Order: sequence, then structure tokens, then C-alpha cells
Amino acid sequence: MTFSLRTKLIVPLLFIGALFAVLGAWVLNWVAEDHMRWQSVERSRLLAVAINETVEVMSELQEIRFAVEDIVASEEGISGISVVTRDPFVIWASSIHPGVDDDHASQQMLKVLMKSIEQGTFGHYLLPGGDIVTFYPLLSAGYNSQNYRDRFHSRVDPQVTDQAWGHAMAQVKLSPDEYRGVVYLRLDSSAIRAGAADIFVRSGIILILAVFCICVLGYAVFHRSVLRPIGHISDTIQRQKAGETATRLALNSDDEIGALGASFNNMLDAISERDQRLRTVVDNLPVALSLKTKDGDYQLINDKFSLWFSDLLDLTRSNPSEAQQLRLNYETQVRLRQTDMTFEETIAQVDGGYRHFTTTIFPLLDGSGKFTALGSASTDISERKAAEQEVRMLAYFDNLTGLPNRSLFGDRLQQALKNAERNGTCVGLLFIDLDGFKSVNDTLGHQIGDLLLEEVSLRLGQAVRSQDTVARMGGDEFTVIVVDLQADRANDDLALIANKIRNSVASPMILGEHQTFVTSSVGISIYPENTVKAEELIIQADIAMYHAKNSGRDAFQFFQPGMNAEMHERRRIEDQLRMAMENHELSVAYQPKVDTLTGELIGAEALLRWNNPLLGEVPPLKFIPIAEDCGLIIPIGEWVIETVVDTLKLWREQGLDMPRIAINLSPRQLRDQAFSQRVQSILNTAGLRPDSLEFEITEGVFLQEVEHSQSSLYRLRESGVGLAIDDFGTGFSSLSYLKKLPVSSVKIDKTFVDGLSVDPVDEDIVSAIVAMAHSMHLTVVAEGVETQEQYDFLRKVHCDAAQGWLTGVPMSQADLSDWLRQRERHREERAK
Ligand SMILES: Nc1nc2c(ncn2[C@@H]2O[C@H](COP(=O)(O)O[C@H]3[C@@H](O)[C@H](n4cnc5c(=O)[nH]c(N)nc54)O[C@@H]3COP(=O)(O)O)[C@@H](O)[C@H]2O)c(=O)[nH]1
Repeated sequence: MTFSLRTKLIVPLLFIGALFAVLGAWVLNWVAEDHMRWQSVERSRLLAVAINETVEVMSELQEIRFAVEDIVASEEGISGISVVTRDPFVIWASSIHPGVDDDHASQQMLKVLMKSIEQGTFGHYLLPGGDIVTFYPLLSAGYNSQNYRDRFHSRVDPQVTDQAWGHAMAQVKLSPDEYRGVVYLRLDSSAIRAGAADIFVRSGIILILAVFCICVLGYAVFHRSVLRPIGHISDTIQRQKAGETATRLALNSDDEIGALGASFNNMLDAISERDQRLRTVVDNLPVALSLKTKDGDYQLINDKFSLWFSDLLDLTRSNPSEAQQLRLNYETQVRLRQTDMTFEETIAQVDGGYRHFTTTIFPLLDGSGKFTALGSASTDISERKAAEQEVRMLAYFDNLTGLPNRSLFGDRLQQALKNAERNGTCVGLLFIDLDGFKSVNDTLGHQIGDLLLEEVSLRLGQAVRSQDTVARMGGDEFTVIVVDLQADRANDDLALIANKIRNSVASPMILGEHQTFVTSSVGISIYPENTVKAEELIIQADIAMYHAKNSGRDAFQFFQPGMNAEMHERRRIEDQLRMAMENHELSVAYQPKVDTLTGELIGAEALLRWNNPLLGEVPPLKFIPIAEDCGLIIPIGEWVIETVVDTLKLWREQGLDMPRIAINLSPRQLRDQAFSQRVQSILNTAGLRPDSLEFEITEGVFLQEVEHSQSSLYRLRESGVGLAIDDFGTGFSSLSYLKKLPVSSVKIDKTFVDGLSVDPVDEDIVSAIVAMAHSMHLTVVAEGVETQEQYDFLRKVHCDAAQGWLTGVPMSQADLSDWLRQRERHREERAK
């Protein structure tokens, strides 16, 4: 049981007060009785003196009696008076004194009285009942009662003490001549007690009042100087606990309590300063901290917590937010387990963004291990998360387009195949390669090329469903994994998707200031129809894509088993071609072009030849597209130009007449911005005029590349080099278009020449081409002329020149040299 300080003070005070009161009463009673006794003794003496003096003046006892009786009365409490004289011996007893015979004490008293008269011993005696008896001498005449009174009053050793009768309070011994009788006075104890009681009551009240006042005063002083300051201290502590840290004690006294208050305030200042420092440290920590009471109310949060976790602090919602719910779950677990837990959380920020945190929630226990509060510490890991995301993006996503890269594509494909196996569905893999992308990249620059790739990736994403995966494999190659296909309609669905992709890619694009377009070639393989292995599925889609490309581009192809062999063949050619130049396997053949009217040589066409030890003679139509695809056409094309120029130079040096040689150009060479410069440099080095060379570009390539290659074509033309449109009539070029091109001649395609003297339509076409070209001041050459009829027709319609097996097959440099010499000889002979 605990008692307050107030109770602890009041109870002892009451006890001490009561003790004081009891002791005081006892002492008071004793003092009052003693006082009353002696006062009675004094009165008895005074009465005796008065009797003495009365006796001295008057001899009539009766008168004395009356006088004494009058004096005795009741007020003074004298219950009995007797006067006994020796000579004459008279005994007088007062009327109110009880008869001596009845009272044993009185008998005793009488003995003492007689003894007192005989021995001259007088005094005051306290009887056992409390009465006081006085034997006062009735003095002899002439004795000064004043003198006697002084002696009587002085105390002597009691001569008479009788336990049974009484106790002598004071005695005096007189010589026989000094007294002549005795005055006997008896004081009633009740009167003494009444007097004492009166004193006791009156003094007792004063005493109690005094004790009470002392207690009250003591309490008031104690309350003011101890209890009230302690109350202030307690109150201040409570307010401090409630967070009113600025509260201080208002104790102004100079005593120990004042000193205690000052020390307490100093301690609070020190705590406050320490708290402030701690708070500054806590607020500047890069960690969000919080403390929750066991009731779940926030007790403390630092600056970072209020900045980052406003979402958690928002209690206005009817339902807790996801982040709040997550916290509550962990807090509940920490309460139950009484151990700390660490987890990651994402918190919405005021600016609309999100931050990621690693948070540890820990229980706070008191000394006895009882749970008292919940603490939390959160570290901002947003940057780490972003870096991880960045790393993930770099590892799994294409930097430019944001599409899954080859690595993630591999994972997704594996996953798609597993799901398909489980669900009994099919997966389609589309391998997409852009046609003409390299042209955009080379001519408009890489920035535009990048924009194009981004645009294509967007279009691909829009062309497929969200569950399908679009990935970039690198360069201008993309893949699409199409999932959840049903076996019976997989082919139809994939054909639809491939067409959608093709059309989407082919629509014109505005890239920066340029409008351009590319097409796409799409190869398709199907799981499990073609294979169940992911790697094989990719290779098959890739092979199918090459087929689509070779079949004329802007098309899609399903993989077919036979394609594998073609693919391997293609790879073999590419591998061998890479070493062809080094191994001197390449050569140039020259096919003459003759004037149809005069039969004179007007030039020749350079035709590339490749003789490989493994593959044998490889036709240009087989290896040139591969060289174009893998980029080998650039060094090979340059080698052809150098070889042709060297040959021309040699023939000139040998005095052989070769007016001009035409070289076939691939679109890739055209897109090279430095191409025309390199050509001029080669010609300059060889000391040949620019019009010694002519470049043949097919009509299709002309149309496809004219946008990108225009500047290159113009530069070539301006330098004086001739430009011819090869395979003219197959590319649907319009006349107005032709007018704009910087060409010097057109070559009628062999298909029209084949029809001469067979198909009147072809004849009409050839006639029209010749007329039209001439109207534009272009020279017209017919290629593939094999018969005299064809030749004759061409001459009839004024086609300028003919090229074909009729006039001359493609020949090696040496053979053509001989051929030239032979012709020279013939001419000389004719001239003779
Ligand atoms: N970019 C480059 N392309 C080149 C180069 N060398 C050749 N080529 C291209 O290869 C295509 C095939 O050439 P080729 O197999 O040499 O065939 C040429 C002639 O041999 C052939 N020809 C010529 N006369 C006749 C004939 O009367 N009948 C007949 N059946 N064929 C004949 O025609 C080809 C020449 O065609 P063209 O170029 O259109 O004049 C070829 O198309 C070249 O483009 C090269 O170095 N670079």
C-alpha cells in the first residue's frame, strides 16, 4: 500500500498532537491539582491567621465560630474547621464538619491533632482521599503571627507522616509557650479537584488549541515549503512527458527546495539542449525514423520521415493505402514476435513520384521485457533501385528502343515454349529485318537511323497483343514472339500478324525534317510444328526471313524444311567470299558494246567473276546479293573500279581503243557519301578522263535509292562520269522521273530484247523507249542481243548501241585485248 507524502505527514502529526494532548492533559492535571492544593494550603493558612488574629481580639469563641463559619462557607472549599485550646481546653468543631466518631480518618486526625498540640508540631497534611488538613497554631498572646507565618511557611523535614492517615506537606515546630491551641482546618478534596478540573478544562482547551494550531501551522509550513514545490516538480515532469519541453519550475525560494528547483531546471535545460542536439542529429540523418506508442500513435518522427512518409501519416482515408496496410501488417508481426523485421516498401511522394525504402521495424521493451513502443528506421534505396533497374534495363533491354534485348528475348522465348507445352498451344516466332534501313543510316545519318528504329519498335508494339513480346536483336533486326496460338489456325493468324507488321512498317515516316520509308522482310517459324527447341526456332525464323528478303523484300515467309540447305549454302558462300579478294579469286570480264549503225566499239561492260576452289565458278547473281547483304560489296566494288581503271590505262598504253567501260554499282556503294570522291581520285591517279567510266544502276535501285543517293548521283554526273539506267523498262519509272535523273544513257532490259521479232508489243516498247530516250538526249543501249534479227530491229529503230552474245560475250582482260587487236587488224585490212 502506498501513501502520499501528505498522508505520511498528517498521520504522524495527528499522533504527535494526540500524544502531546494526552501528556499535556496529564501534566496539566497534576499541575492544576498541585496548584489548587497549595492554593488551598495558602488559604487555610490565611484563614488560620485570621482566626488567630480574631481570637486575639475577641475572647468569645462563639463569635469566632460564627466569624469562621461565615468565612468558610462553600466558596473556599473548607469542609471542616476546629479550634482546640489548651487552657482552658476547648474543642470547637464547625457545624459542617462530620462527627469525629464516625470518621476513622477523623479519629486519626484527632490523634495527630492531639499530638500536634502536645508536641507543638503544626503543618499541612494531605490525606489519602485528597483532603488537606491544616494544623495551625493558635498562637499565644503577644506572639507575632507574621513572624510565625514566615516560619510556618518554610518547609521542614516532615515529622509526621502516617501512611494510613496522610502525608505531611509542610510542618513547623513551636515551643510550648508560643502556642496555646491549634486551629484545625480540613479542605475537601472535591473542591480542590473541582478547581483543578476547572483549570484543567480551561488550560486543556488552550493546550488543544495550541497543539492544533501548531499542527496546522506545521502542516502549512511543510505544505508551502515542501509539498507544494514537490507538486510543482511532479506537474513539470508530467508536462515534460506530455511534450511541453519548454516548461520550467517556478521556485523562487532560497532554501534547499529552491536549490532543488534550480538544479531541476538546470537538469531540464541540459536535457532540452541534449534533446535539441539529438533532434538535430536525428533530423539530419539520411534515414527516416519513427516511434509509435503501443496504442499505435506516432510519438516521434524525424524530418525525413515527415518528408518521405506523408502517405503513412495521412489518416484521413477511410481505408488504409497499400503502403499503410503493408506497414500495419509488419507492425502486427513485430508486436507478436517481439523481434525486429526488415522489408522493402514503396511510398508515394507529394510530388507524385515514388520512393523505395528498406525499412526495419523493431520493438522497444522496458526493463522487464514488456513491449512499450514500436520503432522504425527506413533507408532511401530509390537510387539503388534505379541503378538496379538501369542495370536490368541495360542487361535485358535495348538501350535505344527500350524493347527487350536478345538476352531477355531468349528468356521470354523459353518461357513461352514452356507455357505452350503446358497449355497445348503454339508459339509463332517472327524474325523481322528492315529493307533499306542501311540506306537511311548511311545517307541521312545515324541520328535519323535511330529515330527510324524507335519508330519501327513503336509500330511493332502496336501491331501485336500485349501478351506477345517484341524484341530488338540488334541493328535493324527485330523479333516478335506470338503466344497462345491454336494449332489449326496458327498459320493464318501468323500470316495476318506478319502482314499487319509489314504494312505498319511500310507506311511513310516523318523523321526530323525527313520523310522516308522502309519495308520489312519477315521470316516465321512455329513451335512445335517446325521444332520444339528455342535455338532452332530462332535459326528457322532467320532463314525464312532471308528467303523473304531474297524473294524481293517487303514480304513474309514461313519456314520450310528445305530452307535449311539454302541457308547453309548461303553461309558457305559468304564465308568463302570473305577470303576471295585476299586469295585473288576474283576477276573482271568485259563484254563489248557496239554501235548498231556502224558496228564500231563504243565501250564495254565490266562483269565480276569469282572462281572459288571449293565452290567453282560462282555466278554473280548468286554471290553479289550475299556480298551486298554482308557489306562485302563495298571493298569488292572498289576493287572492280580499280581493276577496270588499271585495265583501261593498260589498254590505252597498249594503244588499244576502248572508249569507255561501264561498271555495275550496288545501292550500298551509292549510299557511301565519299564514293564519287574516291572514283575521281582513282581516275586522277590513273590519268584517265572521267568520261572513260560509266556506272550502271538498275532502274529499281534508281527508284529506291534516288532519295538517299541523289547527291551522290549528281556528284558523279557532275564530275563527268557517265550514268546509265540498267534493266530499263522493268522498274515502272515515270518519264517525269527520268527527266530529273542525272543519267546519260538507258539500257533496254533483255526481256524486251528477247521479244524483238517475236512479240510486237516488245518491239513497240523498245521503239517507244528509244524514241523517248532520244527526245531526252539520252543514249540507248540494248542488252542481251543474241540474234541478228534483234540487232537489225534495233538498228532500224535507231537504238544507239547493242550488247550481247551476238556482238561479243564477256571476256577476260586478255581475251578482250586480243579481240580488240583483232578488230583493229580487221579495220586496218578493210581500210586497205
Ligand atoms: N554490283 C555489281 N553487279 C555486277 C557486277 N558484275 C556483274 N554484276 C551483276 O550481276 C548480274 C549478272 O551478271 P552476269 O552473270 O555477268 O550476266 C551478265 C551477262 O553475262 C549477261 N549477258 C550479256 N549478254 C547476254 C546475252 O546475250 N544473253 C544472256 N542470256 N545473257 C547475257 O547479262 C548480264 C549483264 O546484265 P546487265 O548488268 O543488266 O547488263 C548483272 O545483272 C550485273 O548487274 C559488278 O561488278 N558489280
